[in-house]
Amino acid sequence: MGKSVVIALGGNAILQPKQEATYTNQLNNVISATGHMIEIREAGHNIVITHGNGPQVGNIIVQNEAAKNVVEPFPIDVSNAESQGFIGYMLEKSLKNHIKERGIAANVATLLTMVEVDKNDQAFENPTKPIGVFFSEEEAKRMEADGYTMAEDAGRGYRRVVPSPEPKIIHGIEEIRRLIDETIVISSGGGGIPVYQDDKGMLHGVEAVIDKDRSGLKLAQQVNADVFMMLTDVPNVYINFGKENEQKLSHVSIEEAEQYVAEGQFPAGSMLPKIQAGIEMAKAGKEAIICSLDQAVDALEGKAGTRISK
Ligand SMILES: Nc1ncnc2c1ncn2[C@@H]1O[C@H](COP(=O)(O)OP(=O)(O)O)[C@@H](O)[C@H]1O
Ligand SMILES: NC(=O)OP(=O)(O)O
Repeated sequence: MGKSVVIALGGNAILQPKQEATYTNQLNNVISATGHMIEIREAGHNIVITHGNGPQVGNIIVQNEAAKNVVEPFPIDVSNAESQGFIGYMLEKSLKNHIKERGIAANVATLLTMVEVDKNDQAFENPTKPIGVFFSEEEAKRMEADGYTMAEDAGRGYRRVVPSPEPKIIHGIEEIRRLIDETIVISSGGGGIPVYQDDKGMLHGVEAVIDKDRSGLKLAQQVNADVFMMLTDVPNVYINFGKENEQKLSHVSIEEAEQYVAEGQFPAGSMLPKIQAGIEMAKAGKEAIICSLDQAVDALEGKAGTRISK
């Protein structure tokens, strides 16, 4: 009997920081990533897929702003929905093509997913989620003067940051649970379209980008996954990342992970939410894996990546 695996594909794995933001580059990365996901499925594991959207939602916002004299820009919740649509389309199309080529039996369904947040979440006062492309310090200063909130992102340059509230409720979770034995479900993309419920139970969109590692953890918990696998653009988690004494981590216990978090080894908005999600999985007796998309199969077999477990 295989494992039940929730796979989160990072937005920075779909569009790597050094790549030009073309559709073709993103599609090629998705074709490659989905090939590895299908190998995991062929090895007998049950997979549920989610994905990030940081670079993509940022670029949609830039497109909106560039055309603002012609079409009024849409709010960020709508840009999240657009990114879920186009990334879900790339994933579903690529998965179906791999399935056809390999002659295996599997269905795929992409669900547009709203995720509820608390409209009074402190995150609205303190934007931390990096989106879009990277800028130099000088460019970031100019953008700050134009009213944008900018932050340094893990030594890679400066990016725009937006609020990232905690995911509370995944809409459609019952339907996801019903589908996953038969179908590869793609859900909660970009952390989910952020909405809140008012006093009368009415849903409204909010201007935020939910962290997909936090939503992915919730998804993994709610479908009772054995493994939460976060595919990103680095092969491992490191301590002293980017420094001369950088050290690769292969297995991390709960205690070690908590110690590294306390030391400030992981920045908010990139590696910290992955590690925090990993700690939660490990505390529930499950495991989390952080690795690059081309090493997903090896990582599941314990031969690559960073594993967090008891
Ligand atoms: N300690 C660390 N070990 C590995 N990567 C780290 C660490 N700290 C920060 N990072 C950064 O985290 C990035 C992955 O997080 P993120 O950009 O949010 O990816 P994704 O969009 O794929 O989820 C890496 O590209 C790396 O630059
Ligand atoms: N929404 C989100 O967390 O996207 P990334 O994984 O691309 O940062």
